[in-house]
Amino acid sequence: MRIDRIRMDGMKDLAESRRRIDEIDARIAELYEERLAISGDVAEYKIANHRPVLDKRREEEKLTRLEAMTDDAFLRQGVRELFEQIMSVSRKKQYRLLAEHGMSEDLGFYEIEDYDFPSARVVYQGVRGAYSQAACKAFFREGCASMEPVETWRDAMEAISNGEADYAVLPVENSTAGIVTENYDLMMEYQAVIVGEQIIRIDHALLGLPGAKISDIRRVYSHPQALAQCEGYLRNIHPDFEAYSLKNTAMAAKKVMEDKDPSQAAIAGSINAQIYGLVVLDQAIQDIKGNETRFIVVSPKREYTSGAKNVSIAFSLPNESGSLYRVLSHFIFNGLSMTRIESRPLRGKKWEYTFFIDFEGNLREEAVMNCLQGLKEETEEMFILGTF
Ligand SMILES: O=C(O)C(=O)C[C@]1(C(=O)O)C=C[C@@H](O)C=C1
Repeated sequence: MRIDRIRMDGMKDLAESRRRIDEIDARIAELYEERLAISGDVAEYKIANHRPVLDKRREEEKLTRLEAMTDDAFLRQGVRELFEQIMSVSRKKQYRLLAEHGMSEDLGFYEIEDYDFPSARVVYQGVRGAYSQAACKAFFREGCASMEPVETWRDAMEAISNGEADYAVLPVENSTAGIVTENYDLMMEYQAVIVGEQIIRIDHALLGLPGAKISDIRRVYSHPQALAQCEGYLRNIHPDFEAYSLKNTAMAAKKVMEDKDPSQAAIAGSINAQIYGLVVLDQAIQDIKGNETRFIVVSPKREYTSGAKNVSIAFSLPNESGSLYRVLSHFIFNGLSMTRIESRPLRGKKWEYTFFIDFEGNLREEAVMNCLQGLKEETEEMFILGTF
């Protein structure tokens, strides 16, 4: 009986507390609306006087002043967080007003009807038969003017930046091994623009000379990465094979063809069988099935088409608590869906990073413009890597 009464009292208290909270919230909402309207006036002033939206000093002064209004450590932290949020939304409103006045920063990209792929000169790293060539063929399936191999990824970037080629195709991520860090770094160095991407299934095959049987094989050649991806197959099914590393998988196929020794085999994509006159002795021998690599197609031109559905950006942030959290709020606030986030150490700056983010959208969309405007002002440096 007593316990019941206590609970009843408690319930009464809860209802009363909630009524009071509702009252306070209504006042906060009203004041918030009033505050946001004044923020609009500030934006008008800033637009007229070409002042940036973000004023870090003003925000920090305000937060310090508000914190000083209480001695309670918990309250101080709460007040800081609350007003950080209030000012963050205030900035987002100002970015919108800027865009409405056509004052958003020029992103330096121009829209074109379509890419002229049929007359494109394309380069990829490796030799004929490399997975990069398979990616080129899949992406430019309607055809292109030329498709030439170059020795290194840097050579591919050089070729597009000095005008020898129009597009370079580079691997950026493997579903088993993760990102190809070097190509992220090259993207930043050359400021190349992504115009498309192509995912290629990486199935390794065991290739031998025509007439050779698996039981003849003693030596296998391949790229170390491919040998590693087939490590279980080699260890468990063919423990008697001796494995040798070469510079790439297509080169391994070429060697087997040239040496004409039926005890040699290559581990490479099955496309190499046709290219080098070999036969497929065994298919999909990698340990992890469904192994895929994502390639990007890059150009030196800052173009995009109206059909683009993804935006790829990179930015750096100061090594400060909450800096990434604040930047990500622009995606959430503008209802944009992020599909990828990666980070790379910033060269020469210990513990500072460049972040790479892909999200769904097109540069013409208002939500995308508002988000990018915020990022441009609130990151140290922001680059649009492409929209495709
Ligand atoms: O005082 C300004 O300059 C404003 O734009 C207002 C405001 C705020 O909402 O308090 C918003 C953005 C600035 O970074 C600083 C403060």
